Amino acid sequence: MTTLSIFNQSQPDAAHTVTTDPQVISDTLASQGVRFERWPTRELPADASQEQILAIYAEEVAALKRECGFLTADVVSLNPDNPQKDAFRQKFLAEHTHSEDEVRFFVRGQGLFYLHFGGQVYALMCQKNDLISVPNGTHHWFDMGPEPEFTCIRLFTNPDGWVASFTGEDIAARLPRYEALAGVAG
Ligand SMILES: CSCCC(=O)/C(O)=C/O
Ligand SMILES: [Fe+2]
Ligand code: NI
Repeated sequence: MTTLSIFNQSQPDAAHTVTTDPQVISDTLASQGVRFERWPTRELPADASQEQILAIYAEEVAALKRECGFLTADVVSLNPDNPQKDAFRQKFLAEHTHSEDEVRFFVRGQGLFYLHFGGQVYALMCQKNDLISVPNGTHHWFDMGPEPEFTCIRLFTNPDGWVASFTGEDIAARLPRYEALAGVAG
């Protein structure tokens, strides 16, 4: 179940608010300029390539490009048997920003986004069907967990794709990781 846990950055051990209500999640995040929506998904072949996935979701990708000005899209897909899963997990674990809006559409599995602003950290355990935006310049990080299982479509205005600027803050190390919050999400 999609779950939003909100932490005060000065008390990072325990969330002060937890909700699984999609409308509350959407309203809470919208008040911070973050888009959260639930979009329909389709069946994917187990061994679908990036090209096949982008073809299956061509309509959605085209709509997001039209609406938001994105130029390119790619797919990140991880399974627990990936020999590089630890390196992939590490890649997104430190707080960073992008100089463009980050839009991610989960078409399989789950993953945990942390958004950091206003002295709070919003930890959103995203599930299949979830579309989330992380506005340009927002401090954030992502935890796919030790046994990653997800497929996510990513949209970019930067033709180079994923480019991150790391903040150097240690906030990500002070928040509970995926293992702790996956239990909360159920
Ligand atoms: C969920 S897709 C991989 C993570 C990613 O692209 C990103 O920018 C995380 O902050
Ligand atoms: Fe990011
Ligand atoms: Ni920060």
